[in-house]
This record gives sequence, structure tokens and C-alpha cells, in this order.
Amino acid sequence: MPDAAARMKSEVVEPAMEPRVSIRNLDFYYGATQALKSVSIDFPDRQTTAMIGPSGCGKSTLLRVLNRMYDLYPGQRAEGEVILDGENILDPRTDINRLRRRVGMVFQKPTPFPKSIYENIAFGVRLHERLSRSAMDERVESALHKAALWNEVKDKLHASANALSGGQQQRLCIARSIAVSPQVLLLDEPTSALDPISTLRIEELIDELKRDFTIVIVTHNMQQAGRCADRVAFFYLGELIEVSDATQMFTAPRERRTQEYITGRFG
Ligand SMILES: Nc1ncnc2c1ncn2[C@@H]1O[C@H](COP(=O)(O)OP(=O)(O)OP(=O)(O)O)[C@@H](O)[C@H]1O
Repeated sequence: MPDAAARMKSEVVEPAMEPRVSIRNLDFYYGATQALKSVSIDFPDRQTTAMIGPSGCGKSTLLRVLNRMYDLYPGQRAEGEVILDGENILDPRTDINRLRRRVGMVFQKPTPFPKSIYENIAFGVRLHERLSRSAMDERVESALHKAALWNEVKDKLHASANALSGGQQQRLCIARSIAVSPQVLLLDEPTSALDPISTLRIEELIDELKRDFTIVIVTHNMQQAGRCADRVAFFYLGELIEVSDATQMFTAPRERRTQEYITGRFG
């Protein structure tokens, strides 16, 4: 593959819509190990971008950069630019609390707090806003509606979130993230711990949510990327090899390595 990665660095494929996030020449290091190499990519507003690639290629690392999660770990550092609404979020002066409200994240394994369903949502909202009791009730209900969970939990809002099924817990985690009205929603393999029916519900939900949010999803499942994503980015060994709209990516990828990966020849 002659210089495919090098070409990508200079030739950022223009998205069809205004980017919500623009990443330019992003390098990321775990101590001496470089996990991302000069990555440049745009995440368009109100679209879903799926990040695919073999284990260890840097997908989760890129998500962790988008909300500065790596800040919690000494020795991890990012260089380059990640522009969100005109602001480079890698700037040390960035208000991390505000950033995490603007960029929500949902993890592979559902991670509800050991609290009631209601409190799982209200807790995060209180970190950022002071709402009256009735305004909070409305916020909780609206987030649960948006996460397609309201009908299943409306009669047991004060029951423990731990009593929900795995799929319901994951939708609760999505409700918790969207309750603070983020601009970007990061989903790190959100269905890999779920059964096929719950997976389908989350995929339908992602389709609904992209009307309001910019969504970036990491998935190992090519069918899922094909079903959910408007655009797909293929990473290999820390480099962005190719980013295209989903149809092109799965029917006529430009790079040989992408084709080999999506047809299951490695990874
Ligand atoms: N805490 C860490 N310390 C050192 N190296 C790390 C750490 N976390 C990840 N890495 C390395 O960074 C690279 C990228 O890892 P990352 O988790 O981003 O890959 P990934 O594409 O998300 O993989 P997977 O699909 O298996 O989740 C890998 O080489 C990995 O070994």
C-alpha cells in the first residue's frame, strides 16, 4: 500500500455537512508508546461516524481524547488540535467539567451508578445546573423518552438501576449522557455486552439520536457500522487509513488494507 496513510494526512475527505469536531494532526502517547499518528478527521454535525479497525489500532484512544479522559492518567498525552465549535479542546486552559458536559460518553459495559433510575440521571444534571424539582422531573422524563426507556421504567423511577436488564442499563447510560444536552455523543462498543434484541434497540436509538447530536461510535461489528453509520473511518496501527461514507466504504473502499479488513482477511 504505497503511502496511503501519508496521503490521508494531507487529504482530509470533506464531509457532506458542517463538521462539529475537526481533528488535525493528532498524535497520542501512552508514555513512550505512540497510539495515534498524525490523525486528521472531521466529525460532521448530526451524523454518525463509525470507527473500525483491528484490536489495538487506536479507536478507543481517539474517543478518550475527545473528552480528555486521558487527563486522569499521568504519562498520557495528546498533541495536535481537536477543534470543537472553534475551540481547541487540547488547550490546557479548557474547562474539563464543561467539556465533559458537551461531549458525553457511553462505555462498552453498562455502568449505571448504584442508585435509583431517577438519580442516575438527576445526579449528572445537578453537577451542571440547578433545577427546581419539577424541572428536574421533566428533564429526567425527557431523557428517558429520548433514550427509548420511559415506557419500561415510568412506574419504577425510584427502583435501583441495578435491577434493570443489561440492555435497559445501557439505554439508561445513554439517557444519563444526553440529559445534560451534549453536542457530541461517544459510544465505545455500546452493544458488545448485549443480546441481539437489545442491540437492535440501541441501533434504532442511535438512528433517532443523530437528529440531535453528533455521534461517534466504535464498533467491531461491520454489520453494525453498515446499519448505523453515515460515515466510516478505518484505522490501522494508530493511523487513519480511510474515511468515506458508509456505502462507499463497504462497496468500494479506496485502500487495499481497508478492503482486506472489511472482508475479514485480517483483524
Ligand atoms: N493504558 C495504556 N498504556 C499503554 N498502552 C496502551 C494503553 N491503552 C492502550 N494502549 C495501547 O495503545 C494502542 C491503541 O489502543 P486502543 O485501546 O485505543 O485500541 P482499540 O483500537 O480501541 O482496540 P480494541 O478494539 O481492542 O478495543 C494499543 O497498542 C494499546 O496497546
